[in-house]
Amino acid sequence: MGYIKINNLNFKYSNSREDALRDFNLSIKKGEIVAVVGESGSGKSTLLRILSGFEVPYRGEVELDRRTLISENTFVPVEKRGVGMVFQDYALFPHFTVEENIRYGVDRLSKREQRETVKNMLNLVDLGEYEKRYPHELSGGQQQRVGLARALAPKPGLLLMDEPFSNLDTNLRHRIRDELKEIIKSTNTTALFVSHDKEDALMVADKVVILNKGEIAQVGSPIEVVESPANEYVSNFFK
Ligand SMILES: Nc1ncnc2c1ncn2[C@@H]1O[C@H](COP(=O)(O)OP(=O)(O)OP(=O)(O)O)[C@@H](O)[C@H]1O
Repeated sequence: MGYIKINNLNFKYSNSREDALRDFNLSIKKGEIVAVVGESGSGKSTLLRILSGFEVPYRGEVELDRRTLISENTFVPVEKRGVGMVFQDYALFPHFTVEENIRYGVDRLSKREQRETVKNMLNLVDLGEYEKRYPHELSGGQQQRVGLARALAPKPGLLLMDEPFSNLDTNLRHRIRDELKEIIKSTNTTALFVSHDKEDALMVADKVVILNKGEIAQVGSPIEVVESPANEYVSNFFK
C-alpha cells in the first residue's frame, strides 16, 4: 500500500487560457515523503486539488497501488480514494473534541476498534492526555498534530498536506517539522506536501519536485536539487 504513479497530468481552469499544470509525471515509492515547491502561481495547489479530487484534469492518469483513481474514463470520488488530507488551517471540527475529531474518519469501524485507533493515534502524536479537549483549547502545534492524527487514522495510502508549517512560528515550526517527519516515517506512510518554503522542503522531504509555471523544473533528492540544479529557476529558488 502506498505506491503512487502520476502520468502526464494536464489541467486548465475553465476561465483560463493557460494550463495550470502541464505534462506532470511523478512516481512515489511507499513510505517516501515528497515536497512540491515553486514560486507563487506555479501550480502547487492545483496539483493538490487534483490529487484530493476537487479538480479534474483534462488528460492524464493517477494510480495508487495499481488502482486507477483518475484517467480518461475513471474518477474515484474523494472519500473512496484512500487519500488523507491535512489542511493549512488544520480544519478541525470546532465542536468536536480531539477524540471525536480523530474518530470521524474511522466511524465505520466497530466501537472497540474506533477506541483503539483513537488511543494509538493520540499516542503517536503524543497527545494522550488531550482527548477531551476542544480544538480552541489547544496550541497551533497541537491542533496540527490532531489534524495529522485524524488524517492518519484511516491508514491512507497517500497523505496530502497543504503548507503544513505555514501557520506556526519559527521555533515551533522547526520542532514540528522534525516531529511530523518522524510520525510519518514511523507509520511508513507515503506523503506529498506543498510548500512555498525551501527549507521546509529540504529538511523534511526525501524527494523534492520544483514547479515552474505548471511544469516540472526538476525532481530530485534535497542534495541533488541544491547541488546540481537543472536550470536557473531551480538555482534561484534554492538561493
Ligand atoms: N480558480 C482558478 N481559476 C483560474 N485560474 C486559477 C484558479 N486557481 C488558480 N489559478 C491559476 O492557476 C495557476 C496555478 O495556481 P496555483 O494556485 O496552483 O499556484 P500555487 O503554486 O499553489 O500558488 P501559491 O503559492 O500562491 O498558493 C496560477 O496561474 C493561478 O493564477
